[in-house]
Amino acid sequence: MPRTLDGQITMEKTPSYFITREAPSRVFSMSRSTKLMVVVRDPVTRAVSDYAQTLTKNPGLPSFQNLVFKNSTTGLIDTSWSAVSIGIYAKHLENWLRYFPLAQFLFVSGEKLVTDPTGEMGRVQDFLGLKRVVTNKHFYFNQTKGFPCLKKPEGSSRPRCLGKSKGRPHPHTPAEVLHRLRDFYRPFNMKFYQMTGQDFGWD
Ligand SMILES: Nc1ncnc2c1ncn2[C@@H]1O[C@H](COP(=O)(O)OS(=O)(=O)O)[C@@H](OP(=O)(O)O)[C@H]1O
Repeated sequence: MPRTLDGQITMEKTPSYFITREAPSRVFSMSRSTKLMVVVRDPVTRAVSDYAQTLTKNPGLPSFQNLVFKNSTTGLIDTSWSAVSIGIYAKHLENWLRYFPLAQFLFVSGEKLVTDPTGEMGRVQDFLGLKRVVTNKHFYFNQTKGFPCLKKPEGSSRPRCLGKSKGRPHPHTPAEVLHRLRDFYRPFNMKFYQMTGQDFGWD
């Protein structure tokens, strides 16, 4: 980590921290007053997105429905598959709450980042104690990409969207498979809403 000078904020982004067992104690020993931000999205969509990403690296992968069930007859979900286990947010948060109080967390809605980037970025700036410099005027909705993009990134006069790997099409997955997965996540989602005091509206 670089040295943080007065008036500066040091940020570090590692998605796997949230799901890594030993991460909270390590972060705690480095800085117990750090602010923690977690971007979460519907775990069902997240699992399919995760699978879509792996598929680009390994096109011979079995289908989503082949991987998601431990037993497809009983509909038992394979929680040892990382695409499934990462979305059990309540379990991961429990591990972090052993070290950090809830007040040190901001949970960012992945869905709202797409539908209302200004609002969600407003929450981020407030949480970090920053002036709301990123506002409505920084975003536009790019119809081709199907996502919000930056009108004018810093140091450039041209608009910029996130890369091709962000917002890629998801493979078709049978509705009953998604339905079963949704049932699986429901109690964990409820627990997560209760723990965070935030309803993400995933049901
Ligand atoms: N503005 C904008 N542009 C493009 N994509 C956006 C944007 N905001 C959020 N998203 C969502 O970000 C998802 C990919 O982010 P990840 O952090 O999961 O990507 S990665 O794992 O690091 O590749 C990606 O998920 P997929 O749609 O499943 O590809 C997007 O839904």
